[in-house]
Amino acid sequence: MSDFIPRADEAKAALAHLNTIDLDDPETHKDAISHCQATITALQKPGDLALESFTTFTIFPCLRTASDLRIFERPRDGPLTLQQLAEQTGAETSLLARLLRVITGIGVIHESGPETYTATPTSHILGSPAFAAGFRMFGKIGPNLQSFPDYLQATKYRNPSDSDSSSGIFQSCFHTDHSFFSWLAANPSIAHDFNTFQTTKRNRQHWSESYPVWARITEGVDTLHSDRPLLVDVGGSVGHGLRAVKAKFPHPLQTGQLILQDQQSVIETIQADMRDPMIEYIPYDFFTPQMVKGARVYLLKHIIHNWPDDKVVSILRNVTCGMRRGYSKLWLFGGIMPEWQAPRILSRMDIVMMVFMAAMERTERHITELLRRAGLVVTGVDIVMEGYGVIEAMLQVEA
Ligand SMILES: C[S@@+](CC[C@H](N)C(=O)[O-])C[C@H]1O[C@@H](n2cnc3c(N)ncnc32)[C@H](O)[C@@H]1O
Repeated sequence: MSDFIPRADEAKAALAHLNTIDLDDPETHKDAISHCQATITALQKPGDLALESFTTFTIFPCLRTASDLRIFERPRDGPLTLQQLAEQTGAETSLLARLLRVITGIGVIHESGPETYTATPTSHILGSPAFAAGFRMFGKIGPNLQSFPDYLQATKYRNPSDSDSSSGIFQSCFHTDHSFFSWLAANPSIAHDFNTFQTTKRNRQHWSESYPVWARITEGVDTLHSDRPLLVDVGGSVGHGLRAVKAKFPHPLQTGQLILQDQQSVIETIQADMRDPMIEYIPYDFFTPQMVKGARVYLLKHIIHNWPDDKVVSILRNVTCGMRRGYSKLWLFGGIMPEWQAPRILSRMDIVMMVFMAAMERTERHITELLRRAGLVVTGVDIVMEGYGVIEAMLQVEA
């Protein structure tokens, strides 16, 4: 006889609470999910949950194989049978069935009948070229990434904070003397996939859809100087993000008002047909003082989570070299780790940052402290999607 005793009271309480939540309200969406998850956890047999957690390592390789076979794209025009998928991919039916059991089990593709598969909104996203690049990239580097427990054991479980030395976490896991970004530059096909993966938009929405870009630029200033840069996207990759932000400006700008900066090796990959004539593309190392002076906004999107604290302070201090006191703003877009109940995506990305760059996702309190060390003060915080937002800062007023 099973010794399983469901935590029925907990499940009932979570369900009762769920009934009080307006499922159409985006504000309470997170609450609804957490109560659904609490219900499942309370009802699931503890041993089953233990084994299920343990076997999560099988999920990514199945997804990656499905991506290689372009399975996410195929049921776009209607359900496909196992036989049809086998004919389209050239894979053996018995193998496909095994992979698809794992994939339908996490809800990415819907099993609409025996051996029949229907697309879902998530499979459409995973079938995009940007995610295909992400699967290729993480497929190549995943095994190294997974070797971090050995490093943590060897370093007596210290929080990694060294992104450069030959004994750092990345260097140990990847058997290299390079730091992550120089390793990437030395591996152009992985770098290409990395840059392509950066163009993914969470839920197909660019962050600037939920952030009042123009209002935040214009508020608190009488005149915007048209002879000064308006926005500098520091570490802006191939410029996909800046082009999306540009669409938020109500009137055409002058050449030189929008600037994209990234490493020389990244700027060089931007082909002529990918360049926007209104954007200036400048190779720049953010460990050197900012050379574009007096812009209204310096945007650092998904940058600081790539670096340990001291490096972040150095990047921020370099931005301040360009900032004009009382006029320039710094926008840090990225994860803002809540003090409790962290979203799963953010806590998992935090581990990726730890291995790649001895870096981390940080709380607002932690980021505020790093800004303070660089002579900046927080002037606004906007959460634009669960776990992610913009922290705005300006130069501290001189005493
Ligand atoms: C995680 S990506 C973020 C890209 C982009 N901001 C976005 O959100 O899609 C980090 C970026 O920092 C750039 N980067 C790394 N080291 C840099 C450096 N020393 N100077 C300038 N850019 C750098 C990388 O090339 C990459 O484009």
